[in-house]
Amino acid sequence: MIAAWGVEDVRAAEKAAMADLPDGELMARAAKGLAKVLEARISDVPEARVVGLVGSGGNGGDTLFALARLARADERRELLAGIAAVLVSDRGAHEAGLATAREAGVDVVDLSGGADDALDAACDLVAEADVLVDGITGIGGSPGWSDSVAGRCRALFDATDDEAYVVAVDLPSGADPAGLVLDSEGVWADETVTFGVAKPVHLLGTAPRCGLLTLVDIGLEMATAPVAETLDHDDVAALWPVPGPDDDKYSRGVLGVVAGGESYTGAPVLAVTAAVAAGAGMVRYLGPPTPTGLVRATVPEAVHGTGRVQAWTVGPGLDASVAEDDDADEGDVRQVTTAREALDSGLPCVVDAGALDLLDGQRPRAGARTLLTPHAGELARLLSRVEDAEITREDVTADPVGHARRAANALHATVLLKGSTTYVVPPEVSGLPVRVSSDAPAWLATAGSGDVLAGLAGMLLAAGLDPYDAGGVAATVHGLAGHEANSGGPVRALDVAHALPRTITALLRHAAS
Ligand SMILES: NC(=O)C1=CN([C@@H]2O[C@H](COP(=O)(O)OP(=O)(O)OC[C@H]3O[C@@H](n4cnc5c(N)ncnc54)[C@H](O)[C@@H]3O)[C@@H](O)[C@H]2O)[C@@H](O)CC1
Ligand SMILES: Nc1ncnc2c1ncn2[C@@H]1O[C@H](COP(=O)(O)OP(=O)(O)O)[C@@H](O)[C@H]1O
Ligand SMILES: [K+]
Repeated sequence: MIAAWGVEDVRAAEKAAMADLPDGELMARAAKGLAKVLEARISDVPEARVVGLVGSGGNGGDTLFALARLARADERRELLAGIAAVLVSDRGAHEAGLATAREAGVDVVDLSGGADDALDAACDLVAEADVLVDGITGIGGSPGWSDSVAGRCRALFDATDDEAYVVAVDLPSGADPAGLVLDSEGVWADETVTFGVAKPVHLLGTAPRCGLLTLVDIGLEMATAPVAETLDHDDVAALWPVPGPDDDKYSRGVLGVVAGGESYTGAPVLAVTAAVAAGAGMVRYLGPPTPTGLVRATVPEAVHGTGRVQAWTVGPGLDASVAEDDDADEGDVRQVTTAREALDSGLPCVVDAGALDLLDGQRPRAGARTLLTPHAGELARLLSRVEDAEITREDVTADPVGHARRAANALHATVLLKGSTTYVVPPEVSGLPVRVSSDAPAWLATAGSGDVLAGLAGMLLAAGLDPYDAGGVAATVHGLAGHEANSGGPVRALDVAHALPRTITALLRHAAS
């Protein structure tokens, strides 16, 4: 599990640690860890050139102390061709860090005051750099470049060689430390070396700009709960419902699927296939004749018609608008009624696609376990209805966690918001961290892959997981199955469903070894 704490909590933990440590010890630990990573990254680069971009705060301090360590370590070996620091801020740089770097022989170019020749010299340096260390802002930074440094920073990053390895100190400068503002100008790093614990910027929608995440232990003890977390393979394996000798198909969980209609016939096949492939005790399909015929033909393990179920997946390929259409097919209209009955039941429910259009608020039975699985457009539509306001898809993508949280609070449900980063957001009152998966291949952006996810998540609810765990596990396993189906190339949704058994077996074997 990688967990991330908010900036205020990190600062409080740093303060508590500093109270028991000599002055400067925490920054010394950070700089030592950073220097070790830098040494490892340049170990096979002959005559490497390392350039640090240094802001006015603690982030620049870390960078200066780390460059000083590198310079001192190289005094005898003389393997490096140059170590330089570019001070980008008009407010100077961390005093002790700068003095230490100068003493150790680090070349310093100071851009404060804005002289053009200094900027030209700095651009020449970064153009030659094999490793660029981004120490402009850390957790004290606001998203984007502040006006006073924007021109310099743009010029420096424009001059950077594409081949240079960019190491961000604590976080990529310009990225929102809270991970909420996604489109701010700033650094995209190959690697981010962070200190103590991860911060939201490393896990939320800003994660792609952090590159590889490396954590340096500086001895922080966190007294609060994390705000975000990413499940690793062992976490998923530990949560996966593995049957025991006393289990039968009913105790493993019967999933009811209300999906599709006379026009949308593929979604039920995909959702039912996924639930069966993921190991449901039994899957019961409810639907009109054409999709029923297709499910019978393609998934012989499924049963049909009403009967016992322990959880529902409702909505893939469901067209809720037929209820208002006098010319609609009778079977399709009945399917909407069946979907409403599932939503009105007190049973755990994955509410996907068309079934989201049937919700205006909380499900009628208080306490019914509910996992909503919208993409950004569906969440915008749902929230617009629930809040009686105009909320667009763009609003949701600009602040995915905030919007998912509002829906979770209003509907007393966990919201799994789909996209290149998938967020599982429980209602605020739970106090649980947002779960984030961002490792899925972009090839999963293909019609029907959401239907597979809905079947998979429903199977987990039927097996007894709560919506929060079912959502987190389903999102991670879905992404892994996307890789497993065809690593590095196109995948069709049905192949993702068929890859589930192999994916789950690999997870369980890895955890057992
Ligand atoms: N406090 C501590 O005990 C420790 C702090 N550490 C380092 O210190 C960092 C935090 O230091 P600070 O609180 O000084 O803050 P930062 O170093 O993150 O940055 C603050 C400075 O950047 C400038 N700034 C803010 N937003 C900007 C923007 N958008 N564009 C350009 N400049 C901007 C501000 O003028 C301010 O002076 C951490 O991220 C970490 O790297 C580590 O050494 C670990 C220990
Ligand atoms: N760029 C992307 N990278 C990784 N996964 C993605 C990306 N875009 C979408 N996905 C995933 O693909 C699935 C698409 O689901 P959805 O939009 O409901 O499609 P459909 O309704 O056609 O099945 C979701 O699980 C989503 O998280
Ligand atoms: K940084």
